[in-house]
Amino acid sequence: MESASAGQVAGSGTTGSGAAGKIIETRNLVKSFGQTPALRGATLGVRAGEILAIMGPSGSGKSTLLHCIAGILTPEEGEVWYAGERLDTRSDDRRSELRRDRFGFVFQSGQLVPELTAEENVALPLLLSGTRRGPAMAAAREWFGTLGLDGLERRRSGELSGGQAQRVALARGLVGRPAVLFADEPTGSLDSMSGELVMDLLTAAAREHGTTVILVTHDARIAAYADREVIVRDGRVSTLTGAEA
Ligand SMILES: Nc1ncnc2c1ncn2[C@@H]1O[C@H](COP(=O)(O)OP(=O)(O)OP(=O)(O)O)[C@@H](O)[C@H]1O
Repeated sequence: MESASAGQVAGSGTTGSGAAGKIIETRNLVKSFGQTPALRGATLGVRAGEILAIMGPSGSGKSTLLHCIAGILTPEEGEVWYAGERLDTRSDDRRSELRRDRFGFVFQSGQLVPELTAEENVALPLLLSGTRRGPAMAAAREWFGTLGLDGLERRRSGELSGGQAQRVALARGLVGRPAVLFADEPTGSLDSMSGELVMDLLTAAAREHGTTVILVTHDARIAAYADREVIVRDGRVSTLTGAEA
């Protein structure tokens, strides 16, 4: 990997999910918040279709890394590549477009829009990317059976259990058939049984659709669902054996 440019490596995965190459590559990312360093040279490659768990102590830079990869934050130094395209130097508009069209997001609970029904919450990414209401709602409803949510389509988030709400959030993350699903502590507020159910559903859906998943978690039982784990410590990424990730 060291001898090839990030563009060449990332470019080998341009066809997206299922390709043998890396769909995502970060090189030496540096990012600070004021005086607080969050990333200090974070290098990571993710293969298309891989389910990757990012672990590490609190405050080590996991969420910052996830946000840099997803184009939500831009690093001060280093490079982010997605499917052969250098992302960190692209315009805000281009990064928003990728987030809307190619990426899905599932974050810790509490992120459903309370005024909307469960099915409207799931349809939201499609509505925002211009799909008409009818087809968007139909696509949203398909996920309810898959995720064991039948009958809850019209409920608002306040009328759902934590586990149900998190499955609705998962459906929302997957409804646009994203190439990459970013999940930051997706089971953070759930008891272990609900957390394992969400992970069973997440990994099954991702494998069925060839979705690449980047999952931040503190929980080793949740990380065990991934194909591979990396550790973030002091703003750098390593594997369990200490090698570069
Ligand atoms: N918006 C922000 N403003 C100021 N400091 C921030 C901000 N976001 C992160 N930091 C700091 O950057 C460092 C890395 O934070 P980050 O959230 O990436 O860590 P983390 O590993 O995801 O932590 P946790 O596991 O607790 O969620 C921490 O010192 C944190 O306090």
